[in-house]
Amino acid sequence: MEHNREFEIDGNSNPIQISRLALDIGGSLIKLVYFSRNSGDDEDPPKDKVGVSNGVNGRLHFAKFETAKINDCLEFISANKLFLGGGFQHQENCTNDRRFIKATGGGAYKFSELFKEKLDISLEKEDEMDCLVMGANFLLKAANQEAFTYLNGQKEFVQIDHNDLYPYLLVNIGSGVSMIKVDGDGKYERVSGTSVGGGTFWGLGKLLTKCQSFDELLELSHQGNNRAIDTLVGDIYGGMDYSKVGLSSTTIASSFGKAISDNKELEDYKPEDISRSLLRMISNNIGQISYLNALRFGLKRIFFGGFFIRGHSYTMDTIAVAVHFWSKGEAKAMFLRHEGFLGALGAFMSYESPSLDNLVVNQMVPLPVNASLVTDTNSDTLKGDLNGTESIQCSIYRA
Ligand SMILES: Nc1ncnc2c1ncn2[C@@H]1O[C@H](COP(=O)(O)OP(=O)(O)O)[C@@H](O)[C@H]1O
Ligand SMILES: CC(C)(COP(=O)(O)O)[C@@H](O)C(=O)NCCC(=O)O
Repeated sequence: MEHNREFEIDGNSNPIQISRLALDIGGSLIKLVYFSRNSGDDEDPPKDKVGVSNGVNGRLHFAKFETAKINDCLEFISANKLFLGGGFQHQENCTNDRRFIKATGGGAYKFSELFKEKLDISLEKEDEMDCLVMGANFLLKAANQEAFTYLNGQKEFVQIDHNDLYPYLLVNIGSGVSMIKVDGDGKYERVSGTSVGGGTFWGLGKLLTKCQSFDELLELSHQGNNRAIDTLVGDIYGGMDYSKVGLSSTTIASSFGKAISDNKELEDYKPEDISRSLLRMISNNIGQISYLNALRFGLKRIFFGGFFIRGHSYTMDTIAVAVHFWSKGEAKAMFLRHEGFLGALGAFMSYESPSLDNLVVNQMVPLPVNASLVTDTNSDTLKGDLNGTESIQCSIYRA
């Protein structure tokens, strides 16, 4: 991570015009979404024959920082003047001498003073669940190729019928996990949650493997074999299935079960096996709880978001298999391409003027942003996944 340098965006040293920035400051990561108008666009949005504005073309940018490195995020915002609100709407974020940006997540409360002190910005707080739902609904309706299933290593995009989107279960796997039954725009109920989430994988994984980064831990899991540490049904049943209740010999009977029976110390286990068992245990558990909640409310579609997923094949496969297995194929696990940015997008949409009901995503073209952010070294993430340093072409139309 480079400090003390002017960040350049889109490889252009001229400052780009940012008209809107929103933040989601979570327990682990800070997510930023901001809009930049295309260079060469007029100051005022083009108008059609009857003088109605046709909108402004530009890009929605996505970036993320570790919450523990919030100072890097502040520097990024400051260096790129992301809060100025020039371009599309003059000074839209600067009212009555008060600069504000929309922010959601617990950090919007926790770091409110820090933003005021360091950047003289007030954080206008938006509710986290409102934002998650707003972001998810927007993406499912507006973005092409947003939701996909993942089974047997195959990713398949799902066509969303706008008239048949609700109800669905939104499972956001961040530091912790929230499960939200969504019935419409702004109509939802947080029906469950679990503290065994992304923070658990990263936290326990760090303690048990000494990995220094989340990506390293995820990378390790590729090479691991969970059988070295998990007790399988076959380990208990002398290599046989327990077929009477439908358990095959290869089903995990007890995650990390071998760690007690082997009389071994932590050092005797390979970090890659630990990482794999941990990832599987947590993903499986979330998949199962999600299914049970879907069952509670008769929901067939479950959308998974949050940065725990990271477009990682083993994670998605485990969750999808768990949902498929427990629901006997009745319920479907779907993943979102903008997985970790739902809350930040929701906060972005909550600016009142101009209405972002008219934000139109034109293309899903990832474009690298030359800013030094959280590094994404995980080679297993899906190609074309929006992992935090990309942007998409879109237009904002005035309401
Ligand atoms: N670079 C990273 N650093 C830390 N955690 C990461 C990283 N990438 C993915 N993660 C995972 O994502 C989780 C955070 O997901 P996120 O949706 O941003 O939630 P939160 O809002 O709680 O920060 C972490 O707990 C971890 O499991
Ligand atoms: C408290 C939270 C909403 C915060 O969101 P996060 O920063 O984890 O994305 C989330 O961590 C959560 O839902 N935890 C699970 C709490 C529970 O239902 O037991």
